[in-house]
Amino acid sequence: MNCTEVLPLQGLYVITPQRANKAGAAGDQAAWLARIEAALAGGARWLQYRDKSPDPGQRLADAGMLRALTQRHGAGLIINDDVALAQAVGADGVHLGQEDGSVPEARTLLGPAAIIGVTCHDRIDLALEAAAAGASYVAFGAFFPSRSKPKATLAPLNLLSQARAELDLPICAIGGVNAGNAAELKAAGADLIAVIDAVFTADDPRLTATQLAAIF
Ligand SMILES: Cc1ncc(COP(=O)(O)OP(=O)(O)O)c(N)n1
Ligand SMILES: Cc1nc(C(=O)O)sc1CCOP(=O)(O)O
Ligand SMILES: [Mg+2]
Repeated sequence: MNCTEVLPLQGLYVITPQRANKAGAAGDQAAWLARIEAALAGGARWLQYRDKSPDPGQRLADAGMLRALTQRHGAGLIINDDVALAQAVGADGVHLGQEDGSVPEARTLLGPAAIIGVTCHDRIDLALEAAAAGASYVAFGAFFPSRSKPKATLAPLNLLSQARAELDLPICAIGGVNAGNAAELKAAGADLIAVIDAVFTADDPRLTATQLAAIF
């Protein structure tokens, strides 16, 4: 199943947390998958597979499992950084940072219906450029200090309203997003909130995902 035709770019977008054991021991992988499944069961509409490990076999296996999991939950799957992996597992799309390759090249490989997201940090000019290149959504952040990416550039909240006024694309807010601050991001213009820590370090990822999803 490919979700891009039917699933709006809106709501809770969870990004996979790092696994406890990068070697991918079976127990760690099962626990990791269980937490991701809980987030999907709680109402996350989009999942991004983000893994910086250099092991292509592990990445292919992970992404394949997440493809099956997202299909079971009616959620979309986006692959971070890696267009070839997105193609290999039939993901719904890819997320590209400013150094991760070009939108037109990704579009050529993945096709017209693919979701291509682009990181724009705190810069509206990058978002306008991404839109002109054919991006499907733009991501701004970090709106709050992030434990997952402590060195991320901080972005002001009013960037979201500016982007809403200047762009005709779904807008994703990322960085330190939690159940206490997500409503202000939505009110400022975010369509999607991308979250790692608040969901995956929660005692109950499903409950936290439910709370975040309810804001949208
Ligand atoms: C939804 C979303 N927004 C921003 C990012 C960050 O992408 P990038 O700048 O390429 O950094 P890495 O995630 O690759 O470390 C993202 N992944 N997802
Ligand atoms: C992957 C990523 N990119 C960011 C950016 O600002 O571009 S912030 C970030 C980490 C988001 O995780 P958390 O919800 O734990 O803060
Ligand atoms: Mg990247």
